[in-house]
Amino acid sequence: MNYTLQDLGFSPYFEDQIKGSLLKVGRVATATNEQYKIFSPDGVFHATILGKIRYLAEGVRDLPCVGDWVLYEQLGYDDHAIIHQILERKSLLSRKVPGNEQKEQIMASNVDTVFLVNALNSDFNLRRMERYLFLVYESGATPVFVLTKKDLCENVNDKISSVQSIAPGVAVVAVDSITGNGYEQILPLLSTGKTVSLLGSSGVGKSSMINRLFERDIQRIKEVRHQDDKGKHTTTHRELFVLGEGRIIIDTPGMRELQLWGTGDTMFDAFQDIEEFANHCQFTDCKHQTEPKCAVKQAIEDGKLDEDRLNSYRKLERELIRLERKEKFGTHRANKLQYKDMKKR
Ligand SMILES: Nc1nc2c(ncn2[C@@H]2O[C@H](COP(=O)(O)OP(=O)(O)OP(=O)(O)O)[C@@H](O)[C@H]2O)c(=O)[nH]1
Ligand SMILES: [Zn+2]
Repeated sequence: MNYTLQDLGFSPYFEDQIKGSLLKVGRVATATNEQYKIFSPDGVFHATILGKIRYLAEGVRDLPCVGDWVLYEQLGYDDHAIIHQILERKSLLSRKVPGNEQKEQIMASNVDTVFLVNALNSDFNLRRMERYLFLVYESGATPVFVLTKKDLCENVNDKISSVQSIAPGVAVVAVDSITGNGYEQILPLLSTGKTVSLLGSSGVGKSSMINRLFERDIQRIKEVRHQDDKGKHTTTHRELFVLGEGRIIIDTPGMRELQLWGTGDTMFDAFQDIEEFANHCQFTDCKHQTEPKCAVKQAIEDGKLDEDRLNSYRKLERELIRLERKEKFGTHRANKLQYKDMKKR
């Protein structure tokens, strides 16, 4: 199967980086144990990386991941290739590996829009949504909340408002994947040349959404899904799908828990309301605990801010501080600043 670079989501941002190179350019569709599948206008290649890249890699960020644009060399005439360079990323979605280890796990790169999928049933949880939202802000991608199972909820508008209150300026869409109700609001978000990724806990309805959105192309997606012991189809690894007309989707396995990774540079985006109240505290380093004239505590008293939200903010801050102790602060921060600059462009 041959795709054009446009089918794969190529853009001037990447084009500028390959000027003068004699190597070929392609996009990483899967990445497992340092074996990569690359899509390019010349076909599908199975690749490994140049020893130098692996040798110089200081962490997972320095290795290719799903969504990356890479420069590669075809080996002989078959479908084997070797990756020489990872092009600078436009965005990078990552989290902490589950468990106690302070290690980063990359989910996908060069994602334009992340659908944060949450179900409108008893599983509805604003605190979890805050965490997902923070992760998207840190990545440099644009978040969109998709609330699924609309048909199972009696107060959809209240739920939408509550999500809007924790995510000012973020699009919130409610859908019913059984009938397709609400999808007219999602389709315009899937524009040409845009890479979309779906994030959400297992069972929230990501597969059903993909089925709805890409009915024609779904067979290919189903093939990489495996049945778990309950006979249910589940996604087992990350994969990039090219759905034609420049639509690309990166499917990720459902997550049991979301542990954060990041520098906190985007805390302002994710908790704009708290940060704005905090600007009015008497002390610039106010911890909003026992300090006098604390505007944040005042906002809680006045009912303008939810105390749970402040607790969530604190918890997140603590997690990030814990990470930073282990992290090589300099390089990580420098990378993040680079993504931040990207966002402004
Ligand atoms: N009533 C209703 N049920 C839904 C809706 N969307 C999904 N479901 C059901 O919810 C269950 C889980 O949906 P999936 O699409 O498999 O969830 P998933 O997020 O892909 O789960 P993983 O593959 O484990 O990550 C299925 O039984 C779906 O039929 C919806 O909008 N309304
Ligand atoms: Zn304060």
